Amino acid sequence: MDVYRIQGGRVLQGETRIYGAKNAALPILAASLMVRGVTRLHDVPNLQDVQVMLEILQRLGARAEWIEPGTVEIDATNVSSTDVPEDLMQRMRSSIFLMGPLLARFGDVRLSKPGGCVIGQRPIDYHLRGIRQLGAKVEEQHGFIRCTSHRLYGNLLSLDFPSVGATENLMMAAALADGETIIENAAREPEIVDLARFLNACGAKIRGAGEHRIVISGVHHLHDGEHTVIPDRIVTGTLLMAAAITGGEVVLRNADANHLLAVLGKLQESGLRVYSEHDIITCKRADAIRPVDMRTEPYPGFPTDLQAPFMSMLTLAKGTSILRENVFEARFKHVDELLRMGADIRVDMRTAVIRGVSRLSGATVEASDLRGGAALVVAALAAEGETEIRGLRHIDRGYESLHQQLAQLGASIERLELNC
Ligand SMILES: CC(=O)N[C@H]1[C@@H](OP(=O)(O)OP(=O)(O)OC[C@H]2O[C@@H](n3ccc(=O)[nH]c3=O)[C@H](O)[C@@H]2O)O[C@H](CO)[C@@H](O)[C@@H]1O
Ligand SMILES: C=C(OP(=O)(O)O)C(=O)O
Repeated sequence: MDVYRIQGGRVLQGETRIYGAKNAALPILAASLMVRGVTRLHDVPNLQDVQVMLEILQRLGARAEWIEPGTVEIDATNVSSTDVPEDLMQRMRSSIFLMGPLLARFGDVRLSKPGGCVIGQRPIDYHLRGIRQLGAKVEEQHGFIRCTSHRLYGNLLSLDFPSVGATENLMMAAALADGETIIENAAREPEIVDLARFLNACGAKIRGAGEHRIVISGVHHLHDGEHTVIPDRIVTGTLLMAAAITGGEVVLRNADANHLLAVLGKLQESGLRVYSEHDIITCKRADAIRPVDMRTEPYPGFPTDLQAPFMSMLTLAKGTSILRENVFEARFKHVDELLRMGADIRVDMRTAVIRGVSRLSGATVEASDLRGGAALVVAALAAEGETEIRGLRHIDRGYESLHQQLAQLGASIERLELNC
């Protein structure tokens, strides 16, 4: 079992580059299955979920490999299976992205319910309803889902909630359907825009990605394409919060401030000075952390994926903050661990009240989901003494060598293999 050992109290300082976004790379990797030919993707983060997605593509018969650090090439010409391996399906939520592409290209896909972070019920009803509305037959039995169709047909789809995953899955399926599809109440996240850009670069006809209404004119096939994945806004936010809690000053290169406006606004409200120019974000904390109220919302609101690290930062604010989690109903699992480190937090349903304390103290804690794990790292950087963080498999899903990136900024953090 691997653990992080962190000696808190080091001020983060220096410069680091932000790598490509996991949540953009994963649907794009799945979409590469729709291309009869070769896809080349740059700035692909080398993290666990990406490894699992590459393994899925390989097991389906595609050639999918790193050709240099950060660059992946996929040749999906000879895909021979539409049966997504169950063991890999369970390993991450993003395995659901295989549904739209395989169905659209081959008229057939068999998969099981996806795994991923346990942060709420996370049903896939919008995905299935939308796929049915595009003309597919969907059968659910013994935990497996089989979708089949001779052809998919464009339709008017309306989401009850702007689901990121459903918007992406349906956009991919509709890209090869006959006729026009309109997705109303679509999610507007930058990762959706990135996916649409990739698909359009391969010959798809998608307009309006990033807006509430996406219009997709189906095409017969997609051709070879090359694409660079957008920078990871959640990693960017995590590092800004890590810098803020330690009173540091960091420079983040290849970062997109436009994707983080709600987050940067809240960080400024908390007393962090943030500057951005071109693709560089610089931050500096000179004064005490001020309390801030915040609620998570679909983009362009404050992202739920940064709620946990933001909470860690606010545990040391001078006053009381109130956070409301509006996207997932069970995304406060990090709270118990922060309490072990001396935080003062009360949770009532979807609301957390954080009374700032004067210090956190190092403890042995366990990550139980990806961003909750990152939140423990953020807290540990400012805690007195040593913190040991277990459950690194969750953090590994979404951060590329987080310990190395933080060490580069001056943190005292090491990754150890414990024999137990
Ligand atoms: C790989 C990826 O991109 N993951 C992101 C994606 O997850 P994901 O795509 O799973 O999140 P969604 O936007 O779909 O989920 C939002 C809400 O809609 C609900 N819902 C969703 C689909 C559905 O069919 N039925 C339903 O009820 C969910 O339970 C949740 O309460 O967006 C989330 C919200 O920004 C982020 O936290 C995740 O990091
Ligand atoms: C919840 C997340 O990922 P996933 O949807 O893959 O579980 C996340 O990236 O914070």
